[in-house]
Amino acid sequence: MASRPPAETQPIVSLQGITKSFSNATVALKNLSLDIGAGEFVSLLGPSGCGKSTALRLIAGLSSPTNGRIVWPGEAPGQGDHELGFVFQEPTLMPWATVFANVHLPLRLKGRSVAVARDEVMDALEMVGLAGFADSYPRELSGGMKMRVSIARARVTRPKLLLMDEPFAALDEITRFKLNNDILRLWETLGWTVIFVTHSVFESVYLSSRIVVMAARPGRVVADLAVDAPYPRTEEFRTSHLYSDYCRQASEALHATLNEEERAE
Ligand SMILES: Nc1ncnc2c1ncn2[C@@H]1O[C@H](COP(=O)(O)OP(=O)(O)OP(=O)(O)O)[C@@H](O)[C@H]1O
Repeated sequence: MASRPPAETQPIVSLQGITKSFSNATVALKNLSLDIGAGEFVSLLGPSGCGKSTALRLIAGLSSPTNGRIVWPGEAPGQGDHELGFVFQEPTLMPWATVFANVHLPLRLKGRSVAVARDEVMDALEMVGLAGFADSYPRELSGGMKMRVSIARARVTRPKLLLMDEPFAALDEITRFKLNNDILRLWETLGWTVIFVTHSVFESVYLSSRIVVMAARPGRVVADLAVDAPYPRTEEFRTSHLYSDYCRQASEALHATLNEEERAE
């Protein structure tokens, strides 16, 4: 497997020797070091329980490492105001509020009224193709549309870094492929950095510029694979030899971790 060369640019975030243990003695992550370069689309790929969500939660500041540190090199020390967006597996929309109000929420929490924020909210909805549904309620939308609202809500604060925790896992395959293309288009247009958690080898290869393969018990990185296939990626890429080559490489790395686990049991 090709190893990814060190990032040439300063990382947007650097995880340095991170260990995370829980009070029940589970070691969710052990000595994890990972630099995420600005503009990368990085997938964290691994079996259930390898600490993918824990890593995202630590980066988001929703939990603290037991050991090690998370550094944001582009920021002045102590600034602590790294703007990031988080998209979860469930769209987590407020059912009683319109699509507009759901997307407005992060700006409202920053004290921006509807009048001030209207253009930004509509812009975010436009980007996900839902400008015509601003006055609809979540119950009136399909699963894919709800997820697009969730992406618009993450986008509305214009974060540099987008964290996505298995966002498309609950969707049917056609919708999932469509959202894969939507998220790539947004990533390419907006210059985002994305960290994307998935169980799917196929999804990780289609989307990523880099795949970090993780193993469980304890959670750790076992392979770091650069996916040197050009963007924009299209359905043609899904059926190419290059795509199947990368799928095979990622799959082998993943299965090596599973075999190791079986031997340990
Ligand atoms: N709050 C917690 N308390 C105790 N153990 C936890 C807690 N959160 C996670 N864990 C454990 O830490 C390990 C890593 O969990 P995590 O959710 O990060 O894995 P994951 O790779 O995202 O799994 P999945 O793909 O199933 O979502 C698991 O063994 C999990 O049971």
